[in-house]
Amino acid sequence: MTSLAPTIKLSNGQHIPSIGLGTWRSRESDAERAVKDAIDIGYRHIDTAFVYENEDEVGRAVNAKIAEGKITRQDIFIVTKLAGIHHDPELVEYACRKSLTNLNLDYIDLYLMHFPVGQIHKDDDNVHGTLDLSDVDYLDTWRAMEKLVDLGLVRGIGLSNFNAQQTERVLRECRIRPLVNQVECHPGFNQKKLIAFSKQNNIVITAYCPLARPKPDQQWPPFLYDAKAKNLAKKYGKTTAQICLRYLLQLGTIPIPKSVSKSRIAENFEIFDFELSEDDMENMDVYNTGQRLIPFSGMSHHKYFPFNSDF
Ligand SMILES: NC(=O)C1=CN([C@@H]2O[C@H](COP(=O)(O)OP(=O)(O)OC[C@H]3O[C@@H](n4cnc5c(N)ncnc54)[C@H](OP(=O)(O)O)[C@@H]3O)[C@@H](O)[C@H]2O)C=CC1
Ligand SMILES: O=C1CO[C@H](CO)[C@@H](O)[C@@H]1O
Repeated sequence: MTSLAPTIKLSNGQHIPSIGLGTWRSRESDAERAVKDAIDIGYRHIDTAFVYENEDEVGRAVNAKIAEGKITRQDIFIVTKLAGIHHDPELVEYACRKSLTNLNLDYIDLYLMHFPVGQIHKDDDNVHGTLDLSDVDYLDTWRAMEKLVDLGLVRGIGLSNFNAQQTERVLRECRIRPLVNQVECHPGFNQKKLIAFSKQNNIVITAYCPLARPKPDQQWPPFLYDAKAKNLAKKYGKTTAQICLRYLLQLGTIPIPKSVSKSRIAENFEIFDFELSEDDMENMDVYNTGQRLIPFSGMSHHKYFPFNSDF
């Protein structure tokens, strides 16, 4: 029997598994194989995005596991994201249907606005857009996303890379509440203020770059490679990556580590059989530098750029 991760109840009653598989830069056969391996290991939450250009591989893997009888559609929680180039309210339903076609699914569990700043739409092949930014108000985009719930194309909607002020503005104006905010979060950038704010507002934080995109050749980040981290890992009989992911879980977030290696996908899932003590949570807090890995600095002049405020 495959053992599964605990789930967290979202404000609309949906249950989201407390760890997901990230897929940014997982391409073609690697992405498909990684998602299949993850499902075999027990993952029931997969994170993709239109701009990752791998929705079709993710969908192929999920549908293969459904056909095999390993899972049913209801067992798995699929997250994908509206691209910046599709923020124009006129394009939102089109973009969502395009993601559904790519995934070969008839609904998405959670559809996130990838970033509060939109980009000019030229064509869909230009998935990353350019730094030609649009001035579409993310509230207008949000209202178009609400209609996707009405149409049954998505079960829930959420945000990504929103700051607290922007989130408050959505909460004030929305008809359908955002369920999660997916943001950069790891011991080096632990987001405690945004986590507290989100908790008060019944929004769950999904932690992206939970391992801070490690560079083993440079023994970086310190919370995976320094002597203190290694000693902590030894104390719990775990790896430093497992300590890091467990820390994020105990902060109340849902980590979505990316891997295409079956052994690391399995390693990252083995975080539900131990608990870090309060002292060791504090030992991990020390790694917080407040430095983002992904500052999206090319957009920093835009009026909806989210990272000019404290949180
Ligand atoms: N909403 C947004 O704007 C963003 C969302 N994301 C989402 O978050 C996910 C995770 O973030 P990501 O940027 O991928 O970074 P991660 O912090 O998940 O790091 C991924 C890297 O870590 C390696 N790795 C995985 N597990 C281990 C392990 N146990 N020990 C050592 N190395 C390991 C992987 O290599 P290998 O594959 O070889 O194992 C890969 O190189 C993304 O894939 C994406 O789904 C990410 C960025 C922005
Ligand atoms: O989700 C994402 C993965 O990371 C990229 C940056 O490296 C982002 O552009 C993108 O939003």
